[in-house]
Amino acid sequence: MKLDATKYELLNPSDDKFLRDTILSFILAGRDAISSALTWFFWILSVNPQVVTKIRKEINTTLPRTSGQKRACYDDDDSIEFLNKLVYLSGALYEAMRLYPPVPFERMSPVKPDVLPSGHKVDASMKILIFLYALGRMEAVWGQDALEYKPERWVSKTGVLVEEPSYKFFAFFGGPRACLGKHLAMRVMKMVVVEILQNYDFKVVEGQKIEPAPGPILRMKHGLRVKLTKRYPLKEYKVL
Ligand code: HEM
Repeated sequence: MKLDATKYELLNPSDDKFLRDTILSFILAGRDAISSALTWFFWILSVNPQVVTKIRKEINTTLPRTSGQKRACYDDDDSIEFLNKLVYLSGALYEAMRLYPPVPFERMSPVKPDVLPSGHKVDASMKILIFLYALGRMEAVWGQDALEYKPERWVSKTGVLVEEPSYKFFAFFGGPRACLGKHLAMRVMKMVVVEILQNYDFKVVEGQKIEPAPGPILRMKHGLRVKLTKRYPLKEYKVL
C-alpha cells in the first residue's frame, strides 16, 4: 500500500501508536459496519423479492453478461464506472442503512455551552446521544412512508442518485468527523451484491428470529442463515 505520510509527519508523533490506531480503526470500521449493513440488506431483499429483480435488471442492462464472459476484477476504471452506474442498487443500500444503520447511535459533547436548534440548552459537560436508528424512521424527516423500504426514494425523476444531506441520512455521520470510508464502503458493498446476485439465488432459512442486538454496531442478534444456490452451471464461468 502506498501511504502519503506528509501530514502524518506534521503531527510529530513520538511513536507509531497514532498510525497503528488509525489503521486499526480503518480495519474495524470497514469490517464490522460493512458486515452489519450487508446482513440487514440481504434480509430486507429476502422479504422484498421485487427489489432483487430490479437490481438484477439494472446490473444486466449496465453490464450484460454472456456465456463465458470474463468476470470483473474490480481493479480497473471500467469496473469502477460500472459500479458508479448502479444507481438503483446504491439507493437500495442507502435505504437499508436508513432503516438499519450499522452504527445505530452516536455520542457527542458540545465544546462550550450552546443552544440546540430544538431550543434545548446544553452545557459543555453534557453528553448528547443521537439515535440514528430512530432518525431514519421519523415521519417528520422521511415522510409518512418512513417505515417502508423504498429504494425508489433515492432515485430522482431523471434517474440520478438522490444524495440526501449527511445530517438527514446520518448512517455515515456528518460534519468534520463523518465517515472517511463512505465511498469505499459503497463500492465494496456493491461489488459483493453484484457478485452474489449475479451468481446465486439465495433463500433465508425459515424459522429464524430476526432481531437487532443492542450495541455500538447494529448486529443481527442470532446472525442470518441463508441457503445459496448457483444460478448457472459452473462451466459457464471463466474464473480469473
Ligand atoms: C457501511 C459501512 C460504514 C458505515 C455505515 C460507517 C459509518 C461511520 C460512522 C457513523 C462514523 C462516525 C463514528 C463516530 O464518530 O463515532 C464513521 C467514522 C469513520 N469511518 Fe466509517 N462507516 C463504514 C465503513 C467504513 C470503511 C469501509 C472505512 C475505511 C476503510 C471507514 C472509516 C472510518 C473512519 C476512519 C472513521 C473516523 C473518522 C473520524 O473520526 O475522523 N468506515 N463511520
